Amino acid sequence: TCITDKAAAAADKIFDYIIVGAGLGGLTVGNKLSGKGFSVLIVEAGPDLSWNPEVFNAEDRVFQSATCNWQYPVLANNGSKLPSTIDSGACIGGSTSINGMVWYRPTKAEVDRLETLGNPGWNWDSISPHMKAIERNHVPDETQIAQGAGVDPAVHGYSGAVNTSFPTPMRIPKAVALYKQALPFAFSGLTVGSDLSNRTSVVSASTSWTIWYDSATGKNRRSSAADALLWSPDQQRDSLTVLANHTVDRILFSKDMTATGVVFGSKSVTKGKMSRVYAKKGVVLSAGTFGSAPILERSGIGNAVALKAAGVKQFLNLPGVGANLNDQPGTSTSALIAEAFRNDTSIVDGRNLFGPQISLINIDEIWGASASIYSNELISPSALRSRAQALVEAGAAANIDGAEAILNTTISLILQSRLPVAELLAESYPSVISAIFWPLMPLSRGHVHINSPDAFAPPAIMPRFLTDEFDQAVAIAVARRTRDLFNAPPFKNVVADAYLDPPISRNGTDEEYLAWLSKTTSGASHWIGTTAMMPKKLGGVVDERLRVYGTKNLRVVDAGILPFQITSHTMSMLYAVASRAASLILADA
Ligand SMILES: Cc1cc2nc3c(=O)[nH]c(=O)nc-3n(C[C@H](O)[C@H](O)[C@H](O)COP(=O)(O)OP(=O)(O)OC[C@H]3O[C@@H](n4cnc5c(N)ncnc54)[C@H](O)[C@@H]3O)c2cc1C
Repeated sequence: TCITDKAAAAADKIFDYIIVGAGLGGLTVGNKLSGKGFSVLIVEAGPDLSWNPEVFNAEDRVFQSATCNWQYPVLANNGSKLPSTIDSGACIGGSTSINGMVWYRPTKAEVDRLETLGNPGWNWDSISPHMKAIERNHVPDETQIAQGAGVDPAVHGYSGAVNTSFPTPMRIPKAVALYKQALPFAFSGLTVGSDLSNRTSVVSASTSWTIWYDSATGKNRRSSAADALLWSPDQQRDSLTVLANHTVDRILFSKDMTATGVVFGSKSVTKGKMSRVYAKKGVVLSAGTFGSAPILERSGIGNAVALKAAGVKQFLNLPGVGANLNDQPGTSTSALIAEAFRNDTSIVDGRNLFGPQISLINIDEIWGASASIYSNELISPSALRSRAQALVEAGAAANIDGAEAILNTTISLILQSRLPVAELLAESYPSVISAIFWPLMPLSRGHVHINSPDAFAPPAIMPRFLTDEFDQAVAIAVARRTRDLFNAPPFKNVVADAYLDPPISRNGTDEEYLAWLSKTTSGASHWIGTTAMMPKKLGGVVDERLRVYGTKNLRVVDAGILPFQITSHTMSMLYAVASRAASLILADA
């Protein structure tokens, strides 16, 4: 494998395949295609940080660091710039180089819904073998199990490239044990199980992380897509070139809209001078939810209004490009630890692994018998229509039928499959214990579009978090319950103030919670949807073989193709999606 930042390695050359973006999707596809002997070029906007411990050591991760991070600007619903930015991986490995490393699986019900939405062949039976094949789970030892590591051998793979395990040594603080005991006080009926990858019966448990213990350094290493599929000595390829530090501007097409190559350049290496490189068999966009839609738009593919506003001539009308942006809107509440226990690391955590215990909560566990109030509203046809209309009017859906189809998918997962609507993670720090949470299957949607034809300018991202009243109701209810959780008997001696943050009293109103949520909410970093895989008439951007409608030899393989949110963190699903995509590409080759 050649990893370089010299444009000459690619400029004016011809490869079988060009892949844009060396993140989760791009590296998975690149690894598989080059493994079959095809010549593959991956063009990555960011650098190779294989030397940087912040990227390769799991516990050297710096939360919201600027290293390997696009820090995309983000817009409020009125179009004004928010003070916060969006984290997204900007180096080889993409977001897997900076993410929280939490690994567990989605449910069969939701994966099967990909097929019922109009994508033949995308169901649990076709996806789960890929999920298993990519994973190399290290079964926890007795000490790790004693510390809370979950073990269910049936729900992992053991011979793949991506390592999943628990840290060595494992040291889960006691606050997490208390949190487990307190959960049923806040969410009646919520049971604590062993391994959250078992989604048939477990709703609250520990999860594995994408890490492996490196005995040579004595550190837990991050098993990013780069670590697993690119840098690893047993994954070297004769026919794979990765060009780092170069941004892809747009796709080159022949007259019949066959993708023939890409235009790329670098601000730092070539001072913005652009070059061309050609593909015999195809171009694959894997630039992520915020990267692939803008490349399509700069190539003249997308919604007429967005392209006109950015000053780009339209070649292909695909109104779904950049619409349907979705992430889970996250925030946290905190309780103050009693003075006697502050900085006691047996109680609270000084470590940097995210979410040692994760709970997934459905509408019954949140609202009990009152859940029917919400279900009645969700199944009402007039409510569905007005939700869909609101999304179309906001530019968050291409058309009413598409918006209804996507909303209905999520609503039926919430009501019929009784899947969780909120995720809750316990985190403890020297002086506080926090409950981080987010509505898990939001109905709100936003959009991403380019502002200009400039390849180096950031896109305009408007998430429109919590614009749907159901998402608001979930967030408010869970926020209130997390405070009951810290006030529950198991925390009696350990917590001094269960209502530390937000500064809202025990009897705070919905309005107070909503005002607080609108100030503190940011994405859980599971961004999806802007190049959705769906029938074209519903506003889809790619078909069930991930080919961009109206083009030839052009595919998208990244998080953007997922049309609706899933109830696990994204990696397990996306590795399976990318691996299946590689099989489809190879079959077509
Ligand atoms: C902070 C954070 C925490 C997360 N935590 C978790 C977690 O704990 N568990 C989990 O399962 N998931 C987590 N995720 C989500 C998961 O990492 C992503 O969903 C996944 O990596 C997306 O894969 P992708 O291929 O779509 O994009 P990425 O992996 O982000 O790769 C896209 C790549 O394309 C490159 N690129 C973009 N534009 C261009 C261009 N024009 N030219 C060339 N290259 C370009 C980018 O630099 C990047 O390297 C987290 C994500 C983040 C950001």
